[in-house]
Amino acid sequence: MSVEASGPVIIITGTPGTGKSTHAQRLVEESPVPLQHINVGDWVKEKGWYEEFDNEWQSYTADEDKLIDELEPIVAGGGVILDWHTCDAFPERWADLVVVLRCDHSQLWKRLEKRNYPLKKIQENNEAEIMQVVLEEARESYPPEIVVELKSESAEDLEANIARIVDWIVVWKKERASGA
Ligand SMILES: Nc1ncnc2c1ncn2[C@@H]1O[C@H](COP(=O)(O)OP(=O)(O)O)[C@@H](O)[C@H]1O
Repeated sequence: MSVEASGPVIIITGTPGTGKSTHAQRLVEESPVPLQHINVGDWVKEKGWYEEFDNEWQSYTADEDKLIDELEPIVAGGGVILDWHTCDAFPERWADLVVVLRCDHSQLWKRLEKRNYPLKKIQENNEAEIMQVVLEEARESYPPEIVVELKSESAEDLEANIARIVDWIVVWKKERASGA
């Protein structure tokens, strides 16, 4: 992002149910710089940035061109967390940090069951987590030094992850202040 940005752009990604929104909400509360949490899936639905509703998968197919155009000016200002189950649609230049959350598949299955997802959608997501689809996608889309894989299976994991990301933001802020 530009040197004028007030805060970093952090992408939090991972299979649905791995804990993206939970992490993003905590970061908004604990970050030393103001961060706006953008739940991209919710925005797609609420703002109509989709091509269709896929009945089979019970999900909206995002209009990615529209999504990128609409998010561009917001992201340009910095200080945002982009929370989405995919990350390869975003331009590489947007991201300062890409966090990929991971979760054991049997635990993930239970989390998705609680959401009353159709069985097929639970199976598909579970398989994607086992095959580390989102992690591979992140590694293919961004430089390795900004992609971090974090386990999100317990409250301890959550605390450790938040502390680690906050530490990273502190360093980001110092580097910006010194013009590094
Ligand atoms: N590290 C964690 N340990 C235990 N439960 C978690 C953890 N992260 C998320 N959860 C739980 O898993 C469910 C899905 O989390 P959520 O943040 O909505 O996932 P996502 O945004 O990736 O779909 C929620 O019930 C949340 O409380």
